[in-house]
Amino acid sequence: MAFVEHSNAPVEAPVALITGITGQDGGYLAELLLGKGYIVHGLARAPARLDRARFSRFGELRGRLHLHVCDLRDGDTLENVLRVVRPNEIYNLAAQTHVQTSLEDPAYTTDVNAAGTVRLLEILVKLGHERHSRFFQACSSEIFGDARGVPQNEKTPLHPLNPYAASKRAAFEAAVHFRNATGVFASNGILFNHESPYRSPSFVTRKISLAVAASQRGEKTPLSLGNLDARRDWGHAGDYVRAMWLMLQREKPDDFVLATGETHSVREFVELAFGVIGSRIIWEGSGVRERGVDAASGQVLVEIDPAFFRAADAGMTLGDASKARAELGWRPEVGFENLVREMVMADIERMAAPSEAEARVASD
Ligand SMILES: Nc1nc2c(ncn2[C@@H]2O[C@H](COP(=O)(O)OP(=O)(O)O[C@H]3O[C@H](CO)[C@@H](O)[C@H](O)[C@@H]3O)[C@@H](O)[C@H]2O)c(=O)[nH]1
Repeated sequence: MAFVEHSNAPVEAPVALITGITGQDGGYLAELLLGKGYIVHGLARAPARLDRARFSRFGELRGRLHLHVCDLRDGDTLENVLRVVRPNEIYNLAAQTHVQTSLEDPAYTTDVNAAGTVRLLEILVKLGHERHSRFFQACSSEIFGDARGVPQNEKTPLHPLNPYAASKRAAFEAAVHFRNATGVFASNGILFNHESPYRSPSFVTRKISLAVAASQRGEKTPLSLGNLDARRDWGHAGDYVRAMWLMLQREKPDDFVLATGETHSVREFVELAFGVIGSRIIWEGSGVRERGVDAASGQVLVEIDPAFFRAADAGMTLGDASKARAELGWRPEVGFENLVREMVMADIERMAAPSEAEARVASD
């Protein structure tokens, strides 16, 4: 692949295909690749949702960003797109990403996440692109199950606890199989939770940042949450897409854990997030009667709703990304406190300028 990062006249712009381009990671990755001079093709189920304003710093884009309507369950369309686009790099980010939804609809989750990955890899081989296209598969720390205090790395046994995790395990193993059996350059990123102001509100971090911003504007309805003591290794999505790109620039394909190496509870996230607007939380009661109360006013800011507890959930995740640090030279740049602050401040800004807010909200 001819690629010169700072050249005025790249010989030939590299071409990337991102599945799930309208999601949080798809947006960050498209931004990164466009900034590096790539031509970017994106697959989306509903391309109108792509936030083009986000790419405004690339001027007119001059034909460098292309969208295709395509579901990972639609093999014919996938094949047509791959045949025409002939990407140098494929980033498979499209997925049914919600653990709770996977418990309600395991077949759909498996079809998109597991069979969708196999479909893409099979087409790649069928088209004879295995020497031309490098393949990144977005896997998840969910494949490990509960960390139980022990950092999880590439050698950790897989122990998926829910259909989402099982589907990501299957996708992981499909990438390894195609790499070994067909010689495709296929690499798995085992991604721990990664958040940003573009996170969908159905995930706990964005749910919290939105509630804090609403509270700052006078909203009195308490934020309802499930397990406050669940712990996650939370990083910033911008850092994680950088690692995805680095993985495809290596000489050989391989699998990497991407994580911060820190774990924090939902409770800590809540406390820090309300702290951004100057509220200090005092916890009262226990179990489903526990409440988070504003220390100054006595107003109830957080309550527990058993509906948000999950039947099968990893109580804790904690990643060990030392291999990525050693071999990719990657380390996350945004720490936990700055992540929380950025998310809360972004939602405060959006609520102050709602029209812009609508344009900038992405979902995955
Ligand atoms: N969503 C949600 N989660 C809650 C809530 N209250 C507590 N939680 C807890 O907060 C934790 C994080 O939940 P999510 O933000 O929904 O993320 P996740 O299940 O950890 O999954 C995310 O990270 C994985 C690893 O990177 C991803 O693979 C997955 O797609 C998703 O992005 C879980 O333990 C969940 O039980 C709530 O009201 N809503």
